Amino acid sequence: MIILDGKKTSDNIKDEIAIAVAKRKEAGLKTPHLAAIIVGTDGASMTYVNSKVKSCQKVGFNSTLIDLPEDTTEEQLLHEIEELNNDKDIDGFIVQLPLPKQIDEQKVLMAVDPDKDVDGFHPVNVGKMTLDLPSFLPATPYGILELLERYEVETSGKKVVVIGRSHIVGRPLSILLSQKRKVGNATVTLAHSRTRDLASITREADIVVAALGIAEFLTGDMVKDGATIIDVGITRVKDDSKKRGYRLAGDVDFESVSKKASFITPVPGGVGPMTIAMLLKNTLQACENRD
Ligand SMILES: Nc1nc(=O)c2c([nH]1)NC[C@@H]1CN(c3ccc(C(=O)N[C@@H](CCC(=O)O)C(=O)O)cc3)C=[N+]21
Repeated sequence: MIILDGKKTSDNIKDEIAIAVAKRKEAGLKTPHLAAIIVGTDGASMTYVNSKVKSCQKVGFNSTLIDLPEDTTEEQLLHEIEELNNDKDIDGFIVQLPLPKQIDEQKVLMAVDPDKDVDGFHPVNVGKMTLDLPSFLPATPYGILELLERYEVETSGKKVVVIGRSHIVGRPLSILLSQKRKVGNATVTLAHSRTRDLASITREADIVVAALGIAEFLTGDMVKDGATIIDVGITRVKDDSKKRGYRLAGDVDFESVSKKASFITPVPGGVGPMTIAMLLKNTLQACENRD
């Protein structure tokens, strides 16, 4: 059993990005600048946004964090987005999800300039991705492709089962893995909450991606021997023995699944860090696109 080490791989990618940024600076080119808008102070969201800012520092990007109160109106948020769209120094930005209920998420995502949409959530980028055109790939699916590539996990002709049809992970990943691309050419099944007899489907899979958001959902009896397992889940589970008062649980029951898997991502240290690395990669790309 081989651990797909997302922490180590993301560090390698960040090193590569840092070198590219240093070269840009030597050549007198612009320093990439990533901004993030966060509305409210949800604990988990704060953690991710803070680690994005830290990662920017690490690779030599400039970063801006726009922290808006929980009661921000949709109109105010759209105004902030417009400012970032028009700011010549900002190469890319993200609006951290989820948003408070008074704000229409779709409306917000559509307000982001597609050329600065380093999350790849704008319909223009989703459309381009779907049509195999160059676009910003959403960071989590992109990170999973990168991890599979760097560990040389074969996807071509393989049976992949993605569990979860979210717009930011399951749906785009199922599209990407089915495409004619280096990490792709798979036969993809997209399973979801209405899927019947899921275990009989996952047991046939060479690769299972658990992205449904239920802690320790996928168990050893649901996978075949030698399967590759990608765990996208990250749930805070109350645990008083930990100093933070919680532990992080994936969507995979690591204990039972790792006994059967040939490759498996851990939580933490798997897909999460890859997501951040690929967001940086998209931001570097956005910056290069404007040279
Ligand atoms: N517009 C937008 N874009 C996103 O990409 C986005 C978002 N909204 N909303 C929330 C989700 C979640 N997400 C994570 C990023 C990194 C880790 C990560 O690095 N996790 C560490 C552990 C971090 C911890 O200690 O909590 C790990 O898995 O090792 C996790 C989750 C990005 N998201």
